[in-house]
Amino acid sequence: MLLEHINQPQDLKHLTIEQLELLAEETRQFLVEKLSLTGGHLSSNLGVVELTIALHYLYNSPVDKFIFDVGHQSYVHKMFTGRMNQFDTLRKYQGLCGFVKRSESEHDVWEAGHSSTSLSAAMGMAVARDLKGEDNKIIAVIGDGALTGGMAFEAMNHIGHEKKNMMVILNDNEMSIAPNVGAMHNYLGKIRSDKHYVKAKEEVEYLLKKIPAIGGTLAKTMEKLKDSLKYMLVSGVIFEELGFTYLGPVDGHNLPLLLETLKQAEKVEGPVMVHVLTLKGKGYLPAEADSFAWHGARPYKVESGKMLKAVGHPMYTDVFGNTLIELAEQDSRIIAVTPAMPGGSGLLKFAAQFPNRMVDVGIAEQHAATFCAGLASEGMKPVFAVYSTFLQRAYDQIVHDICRANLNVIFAIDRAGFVGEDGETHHGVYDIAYLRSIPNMVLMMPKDENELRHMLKTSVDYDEGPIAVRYPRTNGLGVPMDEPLKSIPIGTWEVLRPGDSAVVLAVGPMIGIALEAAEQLNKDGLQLRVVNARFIKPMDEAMLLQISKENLPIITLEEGTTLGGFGSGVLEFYANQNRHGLQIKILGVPDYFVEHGSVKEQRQEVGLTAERLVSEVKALMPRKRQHA
Ligand SMILES: Cc1ncc(C[n+]2csc(CCOP(=O)(O)OP(=O)(O)O)c2C)c(N)n1
Ligand SMILES: CC(=O)[C@@H](O)[C@H](O)COP(=O)(O)O
Ligand SMILES: [Mg+2]
Repeated sequence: MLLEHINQPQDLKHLTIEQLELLAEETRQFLVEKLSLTGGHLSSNLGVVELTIALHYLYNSPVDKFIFDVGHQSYVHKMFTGRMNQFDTLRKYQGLCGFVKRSESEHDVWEAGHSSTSLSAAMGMAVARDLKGEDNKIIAVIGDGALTGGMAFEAMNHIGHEKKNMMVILNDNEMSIAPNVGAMHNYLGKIRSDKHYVKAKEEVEYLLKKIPAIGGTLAKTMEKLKDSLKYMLVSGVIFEELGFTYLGPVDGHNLPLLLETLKQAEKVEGPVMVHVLTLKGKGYLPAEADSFAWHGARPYKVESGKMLKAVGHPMYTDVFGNTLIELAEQDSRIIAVTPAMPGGSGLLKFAAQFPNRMVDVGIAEQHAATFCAGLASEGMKPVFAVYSTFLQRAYDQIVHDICRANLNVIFAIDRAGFVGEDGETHHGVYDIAYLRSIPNMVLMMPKDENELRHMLKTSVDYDEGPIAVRYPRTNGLGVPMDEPLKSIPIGTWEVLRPGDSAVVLAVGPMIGIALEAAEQLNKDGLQLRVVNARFIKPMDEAMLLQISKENLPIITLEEGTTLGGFGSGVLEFYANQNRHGLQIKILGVPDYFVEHGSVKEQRQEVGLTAERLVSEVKALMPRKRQHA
């Protein structure tokens, strides 16, 4: 096995082309076997095997900088940079991260998780390099999906203007997670598929090489022809017009060709874009056949390609998707909007039933938000289905375009709270803090999937401005579903368990923890009142006042940052009411980034557990008696 001898990039530099091709095969086998046990982003990585080999073969990481967009396709890079023996721990607690991570290796020069940042980062590094008088290579690898993100366009605008030496490798597999969308995608398709363009380009270039550029009418005509042909025939013209030299498209699985093209690219002065065509899932038939399903693979059987089935009650995501269909059947104003996550957001069935009322805008969260504002301004009811973490991208659009104008945009915020194996780049632990501070915003989180359905109904019935419902990346609780759907009065909480020893104000899945703690405390003769704080904003002020009159110790419990989150809101309320003598403890996610692992491990790490709650309640009790 060649792979056994690859510990660092220099170990593959002396290999022959045939050996490199063999290495590609072994690399694929390794990935398919290892990921069958851990799960992970299989299909994207199978697609970049030759490309990553070529990069490490030609260039000198970490002096030369490889910047992987999103970073979910960096597994091969990890294998060749000393981390092959850690793949059994991939995406596990304290194991190998599923994205590029600076603390893991000096070869990981740029961290991501969110898409479309690579070109800006590369440009920053290029400017820094030139100011420092260095001459290393800077190479960004961006997928066709990530290229739909606004940041990538902003960066191209800058790069094409400054014309720094740098390379952008466009890894075009025609897929985002779902099939890619948009005009740029269509344009790339034209370049890819139009053999006429490619052939004509080759022929014209051949002819032009034959004519000496030494003045005279013929030469001048040919120069003109060269320019006009560039517009008419030469593919890649958009990138060239933006200031890049465009090379490609080149088959990203043909190593000799790939190496040759990259060597050509190296000679180019200024920014160069190499358009590489790859197949997502390459080399593993189940993943080739359905790269969408194999984008984020669960563990599977290698031989059959059968993925471990998700078990348990329906996910909140599915309940959301099904309920939205019910609501959309009744209300033609409802339009679902997704920034490139139709599957992950549970909208596939909706799209099949209402193809004209489901819009995938690509990885374009900012645009999606303002697009929703436009829809709402014309009386529609847009439902912006988005992961909490990706909504961070659209903050100004939420403030400036939606909340300021008080438009009826519904936010369906999935992956709220810890997300597990994707880790710190993907947790949905900031949205409470960043949304509750915006005027006009209503923010809810259900205690179970049944309440989620009512919250969606509440959202559609609400005509007073923006309204958001957040829900976790977990199965529902398997509770019975009420019919018919009904609106929940805005700003009302409910007491789920009475008690007069202390009160816990819990949000969403934290209610389960609170109820468990209440059971345990009961054995010690303590009665913990458990409140479903289902409206994070506005809060149930009447209930808060009542609690303060009882002078009970209060604990707030949320799977979100404690800085500016729900608990902060409770403190603000009491401070404004001059209720200063209360004992209040805020439990949530502390002020640091929690790494990958299971949600259970993440909760354990930060103390979002029944045991912690029990001990916090007990710690508050003597002080309560003292106060009394
Ligand atoms: C801002 C943001 N929105 C959404 C995502 C979710 N996401 C992760 S990978 C991906 C598709 C990327 O497609 P592409 O860049 O073509 O890479 P491929 O998986 O095809 O190799 C998406 C939508 C993300 N990571 N970041
Ligand atoms: C890389 C990326 O951002 C996505 O692929 C993400 O991992 C999807 O997460 P879910 O599995 O929660 O849909
Ligand atoms: Mg792609």
